[in-house]
Amino acid sequence: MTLSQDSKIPVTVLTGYLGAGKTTLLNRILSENHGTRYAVIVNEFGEIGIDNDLLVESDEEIFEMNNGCICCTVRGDLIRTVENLMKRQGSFDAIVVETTGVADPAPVAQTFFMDEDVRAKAKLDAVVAVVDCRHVLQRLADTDEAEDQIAFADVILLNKTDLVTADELKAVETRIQSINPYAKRIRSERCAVPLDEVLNRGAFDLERILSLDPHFLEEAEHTHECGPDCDHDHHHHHHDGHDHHHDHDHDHHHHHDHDAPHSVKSVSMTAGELDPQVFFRWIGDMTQVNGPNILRLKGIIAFKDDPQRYVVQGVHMILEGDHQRDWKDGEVRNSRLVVIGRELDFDALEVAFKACEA
Ligand SMILES: Nc1nc2c(ncn2[C@@H]2O[C@H](COP(=O)(O)OP(=O)(O)OP(=O)(O)O)[C@@H](O)[C@H]2O)c(=O)[nH]1
Repeated sequence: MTLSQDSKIPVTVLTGYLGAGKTTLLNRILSENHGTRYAVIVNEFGEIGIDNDLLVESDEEIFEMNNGCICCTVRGDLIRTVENLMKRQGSFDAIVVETTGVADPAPVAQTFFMDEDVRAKAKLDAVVAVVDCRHVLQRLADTDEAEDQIAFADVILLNKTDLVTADELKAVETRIQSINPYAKRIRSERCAVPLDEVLNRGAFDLERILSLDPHFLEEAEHTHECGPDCDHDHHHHHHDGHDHHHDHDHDHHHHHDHDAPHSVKSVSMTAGELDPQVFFRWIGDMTQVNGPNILRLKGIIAFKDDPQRYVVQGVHMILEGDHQRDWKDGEVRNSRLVVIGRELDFDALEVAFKACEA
């Protein structure tokens, strides 16, 4: 892959609703032999940090930001992370920022225009949205973020084509085209696409974004960093719900209203070593019953007497699991599970998860 002559570091912002396939794409970027060294910035939703553990081990550098909601807290963090990266110029050629699945990509993209120091050294190359073809129409019906992500994208990966029929795929394509006719659309299964169709595209189209959001370049209110003691005009994000308001919303296209009935909550659970039979029965039944309300589930499980870590993942009723790698010497053999969803009885989930202990 050839990098642009421009000395600014290209930045790819990876978006996509929960479980669409962002990590799958990142793992391709990290493991394929393309001659470009990527620094990867991942944003975690669950507070016990599973995402980083699901990335392949590689020589690339991975920076984790654990602050939940990108809308309020991440900007300052992202600026600092990028600035720190820039001090080590020469050790990588490009940056990929993975955004958390429920975030509006606008504030992340804005970082690369609003902050002088960042703007001097890095340039936004493209916003890439990964779409779960199986669930996207449902997501568009019940959330604003899914639409924002698609509207904002320069490249859209229509992923999970294996889970839909040809007619369903057509319907998805038509809907996505109606939201964003400008983006390049690529169909994929497990994000298997030639990476040079996704990376280093020089595709970010500021004119188009300004037509979507005339205030994209002027939102001074967004440049602040909201800490825990933030006294600005919106509530701080508590990890237990997306219930903050953006009162500075004026006629900003990306309207936020994370309040009920759509409020997304997450729970991060830990337990000791589990009994595989009990666990598989529970998780199978639980996802059958709660599937419609489970946006995302991820876990790293220690089964009793099993030398390998087991990774379990779900989106609604679709559940996948596999051994990942051996537990390392000295690694704590515990089980972690993050569930993100709506209207779930999180206390009952925690009790049931604990009850799977061997
Ligand atoms: N059947 C099928 N499953 C896929 C495909 N792509 C990804 N998956 C699975 O979908 C689940 C979610 O994929 P991830 O790459 O972790 O999704 P993500 O967007 O990073 O998820 P979050 O970071 O939680 O938002 C995993 O179990 C993947 O193995 C695909 O094309 N087909």
